[in-house]
Amino acid sequence: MKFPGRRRHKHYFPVEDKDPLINQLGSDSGLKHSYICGIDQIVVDIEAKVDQAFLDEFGLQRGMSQVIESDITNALYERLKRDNMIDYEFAGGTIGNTMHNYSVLADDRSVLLGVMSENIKVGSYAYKFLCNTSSRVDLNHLQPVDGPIGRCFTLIDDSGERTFAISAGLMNHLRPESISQSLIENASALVISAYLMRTTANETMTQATLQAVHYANQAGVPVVLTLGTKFLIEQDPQWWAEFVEKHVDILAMNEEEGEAITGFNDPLLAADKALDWVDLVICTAGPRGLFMAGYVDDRFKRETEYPLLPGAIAEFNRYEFSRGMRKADCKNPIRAYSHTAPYMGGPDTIKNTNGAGDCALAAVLHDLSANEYHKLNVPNSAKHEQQAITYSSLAQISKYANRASYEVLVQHSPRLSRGLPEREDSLEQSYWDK
Ligand SMILES: Nc1ncnc2c1ncn2[C@@H]1O[C@H](COP(=O)(O)OP(=O)(O)OP(=O)(O)O)[C@@H](O)[C@H]1O
Ligand SMILES: O=c1[nH]cnc2c1ncn2[C@@H]1O[C@H](CO)[C@@H](O)[C@H]1O
Repeated sequence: MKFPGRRRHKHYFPVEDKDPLINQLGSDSGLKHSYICGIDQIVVDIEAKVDQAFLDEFGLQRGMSQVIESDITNALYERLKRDNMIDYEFAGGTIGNTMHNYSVLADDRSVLLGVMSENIKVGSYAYKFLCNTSSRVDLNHLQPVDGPIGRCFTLIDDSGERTFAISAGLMNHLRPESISQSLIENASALVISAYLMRTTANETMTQATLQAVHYANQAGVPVVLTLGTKFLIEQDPQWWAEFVEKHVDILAMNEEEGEAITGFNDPLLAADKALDWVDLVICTAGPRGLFMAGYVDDRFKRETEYPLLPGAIAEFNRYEFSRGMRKADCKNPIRAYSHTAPYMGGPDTIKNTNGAGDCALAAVLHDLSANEYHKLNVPNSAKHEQQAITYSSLAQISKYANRASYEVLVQHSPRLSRGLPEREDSLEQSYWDK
């Protein structure tokens, strides 16, 4: 496990200290390991640049993720091939991307649950998925199926807006009995997306997901839900709000999804509303950066050293130096919020925004699992007198998440090809110092 974010202060994890006890944590031998577990519809992204006329030709709604039938799939694929329009074919899936990026950032194990074709030909989509996934992502628990995985046509227009057309294949055929109870119970977190609830009558993915959520809820393993797309939530916001309140501990969304589920278009107010239901909220806001909201017990709250920010909640970032806690673990829970602008104001040229949010979530998961890892290996550390769910403060985590998203914006794929540098150059360091 690499420790998260850029650490400049001693009170963070002193990985470079010569202390022999602490050094045990540097060498991996004899340490207990934690992992996170995610479920996804296993898909390969097929990316192409298109215009509105192209979307109209295939009856696709701009900006949506929609499932398409086989006749549309075939016509779409033929057309993309004929006109030589395919830019990239790369492993995708919102949770697949998140697990991959988590494993790259943390240099540690994650487990991906879903389906995989049992017979794989070199060069097939299943083959591509496996080749483009970090070796730190444990794929041994995938359920074999007799047929293809899914394909996600990722159609990008001039404004950078993405339209997803999903050809499902057998991606939704994960069965509840394929979910190992002990695997879920021993995970540091179970990560799911709203897409997993979009299934038809003979598809079992939704039941499998609910089974996993049930195991996690029973065992007190945090359930992390990412909302995927606003269109899915808008169909029944009430159902989603109830599901989140009953079963979810950590909610990740962008501002549009935040509005769909809470009714608030201000990301801070949306995050605040979601805090009625969950313990920790991450709300990404594109060029406006990222908001986080969480709970801290009054006696553990820490005041920010940054300027207090105006907003719909006055001076909302006052306690952003606090580590997040479960509300139920707080005697006197208070709400802490943080906002961080994009790393370096965002790159000069954005190559791709696809998956920037997934990568922010991967960084947050890294921080959560680092806390579990530290707790497992140094249980009597003063750090754990506070029963926190995060390793770092909300302010530090959101910087780290923005830093990780930046890396996706400057490359072509939603999946990181390498971890973050151990040391940033001097210009970048000012971001961490602020
Ligand atoms: N145009 C931009 N300029 C600067 N930073 C950006 C821009 N777009 C995204 N980012 C960075 O990426 C992070 C996540 O972006 P965004 O809110 O677009 O995620 P998202 O819509 O959930 O993405 P996805 O669903 O593709 O994963 C932001 O918090 C910000 O740090
Ligand atoms: O229905 C879906 N299920 C799973 N993943 C999806 C779906 N639609 C889009 N994406 C995934 O979202 C990622 C960017 O956030 C893309 O890589 C795409 O594969």
